[in-house]
Amino acid sequence: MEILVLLYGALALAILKLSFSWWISPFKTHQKLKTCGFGGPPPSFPLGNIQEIKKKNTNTLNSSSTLNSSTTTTTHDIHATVFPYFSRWQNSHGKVFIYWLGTEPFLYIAEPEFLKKMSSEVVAKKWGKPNVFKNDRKPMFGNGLIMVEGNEWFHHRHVVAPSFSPINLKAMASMMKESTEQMMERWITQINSSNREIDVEKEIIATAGEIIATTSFGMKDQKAREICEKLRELQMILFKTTRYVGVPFGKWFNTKKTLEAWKLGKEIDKLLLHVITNRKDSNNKEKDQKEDLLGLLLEANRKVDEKLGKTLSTRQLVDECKTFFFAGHETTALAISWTLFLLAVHEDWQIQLRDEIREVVGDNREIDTNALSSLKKMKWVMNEAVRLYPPAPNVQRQVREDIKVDNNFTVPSGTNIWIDVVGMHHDPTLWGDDVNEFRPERFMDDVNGGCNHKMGYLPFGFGGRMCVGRSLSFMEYKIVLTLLLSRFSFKLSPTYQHQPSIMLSLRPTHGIPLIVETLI
Ligand code: HEM
Repeated sequence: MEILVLLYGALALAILKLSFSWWISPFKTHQKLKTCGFGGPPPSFPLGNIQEIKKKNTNTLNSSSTLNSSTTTTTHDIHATVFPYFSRWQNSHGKVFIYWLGTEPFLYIAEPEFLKKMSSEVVAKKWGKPNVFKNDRKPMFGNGLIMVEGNEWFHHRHVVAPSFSPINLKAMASMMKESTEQMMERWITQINSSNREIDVEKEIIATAGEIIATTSFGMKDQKAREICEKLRELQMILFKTTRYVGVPFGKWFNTKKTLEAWKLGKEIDKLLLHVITNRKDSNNKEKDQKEDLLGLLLEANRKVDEKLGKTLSTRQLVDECKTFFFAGHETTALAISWTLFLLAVHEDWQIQLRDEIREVVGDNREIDTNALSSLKKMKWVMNEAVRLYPPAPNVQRQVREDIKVDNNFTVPSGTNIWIDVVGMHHDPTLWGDDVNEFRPERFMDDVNGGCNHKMGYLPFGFGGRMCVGRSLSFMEYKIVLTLLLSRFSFKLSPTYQHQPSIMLSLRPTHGIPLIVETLI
């Protein structure tokens, strides 16, 4: 009898707890947001607005033939293609509204002035990351820098950031050059066998994976390859399968994939643990630090230990290494791949960049990293490429303390925030009528590309949580592009289909097949 009472009691408690987190708490947040005047598409329980989000996208962009012609003005207009639901909801609810992922309400923001007013009230360590994503992406990022919060975030950032200083990054230039040259050798062999069509996205993602494995863990051996392959497999499982994030018991709708993701996460942790422990042992013995990110991280961690009496544990270092891989390789690879696509369509810019490279770098086979900063036009092109095709298409936050906006209303603690970077980068009210044209010169005299609001251009996020690896990606971008443009010319292949889509990052659904020729 007593056991039955205990069982019923436990059951009642569990039901109470679940109703609180799935219903009462989100409902209260929603009510508070509604009283502030925010509208949004009506949700249904328990899916929220997921059904509309999952509706098949019928919006296809222009074909390659149109892209090759002079009428390129509308072809980069991708918002309604990659986020059709946000585009529809914007039409009926404006640029700030509420939508639901399962039982989790999100405040959607594509209005930079609202974002500025809201974020000016919050210091970086007071921002959270949506719990629903932290749980879902745990096998991928663990408690690495992207996901940690509060004082713990401050501590991680303090240890990690110095590893990305330009002086430390210089040592990595040769690793980047070596991997790129190997890729170029493969291309030359392929071109010589009369096959000039190369899917540059596939190739560059693989090379960037190798670069990040070498620059992060200093490994070019079988172990590095194994880690990269497992990490990529994990990404496929998490972002290519139909999933119900935010829906109660959603992860069990596809039990097989959930278990596979957990298993892969554990295997990657084990491999990285082995690498880190070995490195720590060899550092103790040899006193020679390697100049890769792990070496720098271990060194910084030791220094912080002396200064603050606090270090990152080996477990935390594993999560940081995983974070570097995921946050670092695909984003940079996509920035390069989308650039090659844009240069293939806008050949005049290909010529301009090649001229600039000749002027700045000359025939020097050893790239001088100091000279890279003189590649001004290349920087405009990169800025424009990540404006039109931002590899990180959104930025997310969770409010950890009530935020007063304009002394007018309050965004309550617990609110999930979804910032639509693609939406803002393609908004004519911010950029003017030429918003969807490729015009790198808009960045000539203005780091914000002439955007009429400084928070309308956010390829690397904003505030204290802005991307820690951006200097690394600028360097990699310039090295890879310099090598490629010095050796090859690029044209769009007739097989190219313009269909950007979201798979965590903004990717070309059908790759980027280009016709590649060697330059004489
Ligand atoms: C073109 C390349 C890249 C793009 C577009 C990009 C974009 C972003 C964005 C949008 C954020 C979120 C910022 C925010 O929440 O405000 C971010 C954060 C981050 N990125 Fe990058 N990233 C790139 C390259 C890299 C590289 C190469 C690394 C490291 C190897 C890296 C590591 C990180 C980390 C660790 C964070 C979390 C920072 C924090 O929360 O303190 N990223 N990145």
